Amino acid sequence: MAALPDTPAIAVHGLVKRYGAVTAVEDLTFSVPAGSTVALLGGNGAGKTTTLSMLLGVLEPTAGSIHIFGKDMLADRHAVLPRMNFSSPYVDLPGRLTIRQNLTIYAHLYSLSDVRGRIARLAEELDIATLLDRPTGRLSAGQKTRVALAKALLNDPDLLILDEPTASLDPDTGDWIRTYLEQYQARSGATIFLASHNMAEVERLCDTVLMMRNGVIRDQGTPADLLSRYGRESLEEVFLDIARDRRTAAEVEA
Ligand SMILES: Nc1ncnc2c1ncn2[C@@H]1O[C@H](COP(=O)(O)OP(=O)(O)OP(=O)(O)O)[C@@H](O)[C@H]1O
Repeated sequence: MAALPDTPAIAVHGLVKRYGAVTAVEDLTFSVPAGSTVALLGGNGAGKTTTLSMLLGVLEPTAGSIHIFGKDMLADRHAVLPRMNFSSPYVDLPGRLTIRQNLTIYAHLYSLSDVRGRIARLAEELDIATLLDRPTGRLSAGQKTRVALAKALLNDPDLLILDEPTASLDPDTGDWIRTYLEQYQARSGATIFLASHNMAEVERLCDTVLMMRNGVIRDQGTPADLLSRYGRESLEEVFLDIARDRRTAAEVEA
């Protein structure tokens, strides 16, 4: 049965992940409306990658539930995986294969028709057409990011999960990727859920920000809400307030 129009893209309830004695994620509850762009922010070790890995079904939660477009990810992930994709600078595609070979393998995994046409269109859009026959292991960071994004968009996902989409990119390439993502979201209506350390990126792209610390969501809201709640001019200052456990402007006045 198709999901209802107001079914959230992601609904997480009471999510916990423990690695032995380490609690990486503790009782997370949040939801991401379909068609929105939402950021998960937090310092190193806050639990972002662990959360993304559970959303993608590659890491089993210790407790809690995850629904993607209304489907139970833990019980029925094969029903939703075809509608999702992800990109991370920390997950490399096989380096000895050419970009074309890698993209072709992934296109077949998603049972796409017209694989050549799809790869050609994405290669054009992402400016990697001249690189397609190069080994994937011999690319610059910017080229690698564009290739990873092409892989992530092969199946035209309704939910795109991005781990630090512009990590280690120069400002010009980072801006190119952000513009591409903005335009992609506007034309496809896809939901984008991203983890980032780049506050300017989050202010520009995201409708809502989830601020995570020590495995817990400490605060959330639109970038404008958070700025006003903490009485700050930039999201970076809000991030530092939350990372250092400072109080909101209202709490300071009380
Ligand atoms: N496989 C693992 N075994 C044990 N502990 C782990 C494992 N993976 C992550 N952790 C721990 O879980 C916590 C959250 O880690 P996670 O990688 O999710 O954080 P993060 O927010 O993505 O950090 P960063 O911004 O540095 O990538 C950390 O304390 C980390 O040391």
